[in-house]
Amino acid sequence: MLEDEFGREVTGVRVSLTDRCNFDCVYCHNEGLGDTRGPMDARDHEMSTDDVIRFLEVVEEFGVDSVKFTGGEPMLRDDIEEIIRRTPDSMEVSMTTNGTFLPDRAEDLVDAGLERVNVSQDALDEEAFKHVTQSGAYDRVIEGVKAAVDAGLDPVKLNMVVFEKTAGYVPEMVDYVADNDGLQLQLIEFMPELVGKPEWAVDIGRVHDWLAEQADEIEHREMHDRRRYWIGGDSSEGGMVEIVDPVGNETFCANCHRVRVTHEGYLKGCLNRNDDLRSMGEMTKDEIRETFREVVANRVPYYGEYMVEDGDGGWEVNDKYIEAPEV
Ligand SMILES: Nc1nc2c(ncn2[C@@H]2O[C@H](COP(=O)(O)OP(=O)(O)OP(=O)(O)O)[C@@H](O)[C@H]2O)c(=O)[nH]1
Ligand SMILES: C[S@@+](CC[C@H](N)C(=O)[O-])C[C@H]1O[C@@H](n2cnc3c(N)ncnc32)[C@H](O)[C@@H]1O
Ligand code: SF4
Ligand code: SF4
Repeated sequence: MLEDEFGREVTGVRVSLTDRCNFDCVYCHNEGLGDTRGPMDARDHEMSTDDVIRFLEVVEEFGVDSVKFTGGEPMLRDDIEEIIRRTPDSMEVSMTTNGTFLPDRAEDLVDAGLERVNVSQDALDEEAFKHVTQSGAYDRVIEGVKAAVDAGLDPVKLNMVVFEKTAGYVPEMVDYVADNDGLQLQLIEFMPELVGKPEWAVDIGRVHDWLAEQADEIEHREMHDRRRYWIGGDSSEGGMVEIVDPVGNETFCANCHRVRVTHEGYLKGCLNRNDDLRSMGEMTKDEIRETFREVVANRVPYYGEYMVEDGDGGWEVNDKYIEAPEV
């Protein structure tokens, strides 16, 4: 297993399969890669099915045992079922999706080997959902979540970004997962670093406090040292709510064990960094091995080394990571 300079073993990879998306969420960081808008058709610069599989076979050699497929919207790839089917058996496979394509394809995904899924759902209110995602597909997403549960994906986690426009919907989302078997909730702190709008942020500490008051059980997940709250019963029967709170959180980064891959086949050591993108070239196994070693060796202990607060609540790139202009 590869370990970075700060003692973090790399155990997982997150593969962005496309930067295309059928939604246009107002907050979208697109896994650190900018805008998702644009044509919906498959595009040449995306990694091919074979490239993705070759990459996974190489990182398996290094002991990586889990892969998350994400995007953009990963289900816009027609080959997602094939990719999952050909993923090395030793890896736990999950996917993060906006859910709109699950009604027709959840069973195929399970047949292909998908074990669990995260579906983004920011509210139980159609109007609020429409406003945040800039899409009218609320019914499809609700249907998609049901299809995922019915197909046997376990757990189905709902991803809710907590910010000014959604914070009021947190209590009913918590009740919803507590009342529905098979569902869990991830409350994701709004990350303004790459998208701006620091004024949208809400104090995630207050959400922790509110959950702690009513939780029957609280546990710490090793990954990112995230806290999990069990509501309406203990861990054997209650609903699980996890808080994902990376903003300005050194402990979160100190427990970060994964490396990212962009849809174009670049390795990326941190969601919030774009100065360290490394091409895997023609994606031969040797090139992949070498680039993977380099990107792990180049990781920062905490993204705040790279992005610093600008004094107005926003974030900017630390001067030392901005290359001096050539003279
Ligand atoms: N800064 C940062 N944010 C992360 C990281 N992992 C997850 N997040 C945030 O949480 C969002 C949802 O993550 P998901 O891809 O659904 O899954 P996850 O929570 O990482 O993983 P699982 O719970 O294992 O499924 C991401 O898009 C980010 O906004 C991370 O390593 N760093
Ligand atoms: C970029 S999307 C890609 C996968 C898929 N399209 C989806 O929405 O689930 C992955 C996750 O990132 C979250 N996300 C996007 N922008 C964010 C931001 N600025 N802060 C926090 N989470 C964000 C989304 O809510 C979603 O759960
Ligand atoms: S559905 Fe996912 S990728 Fe698409 S805009 Fe929303 S958060 Fe971004
Ligand atoms: S180092 Fe920190 S900000 Fe970067 S990907 Fe890991 S947890 Fe996220």
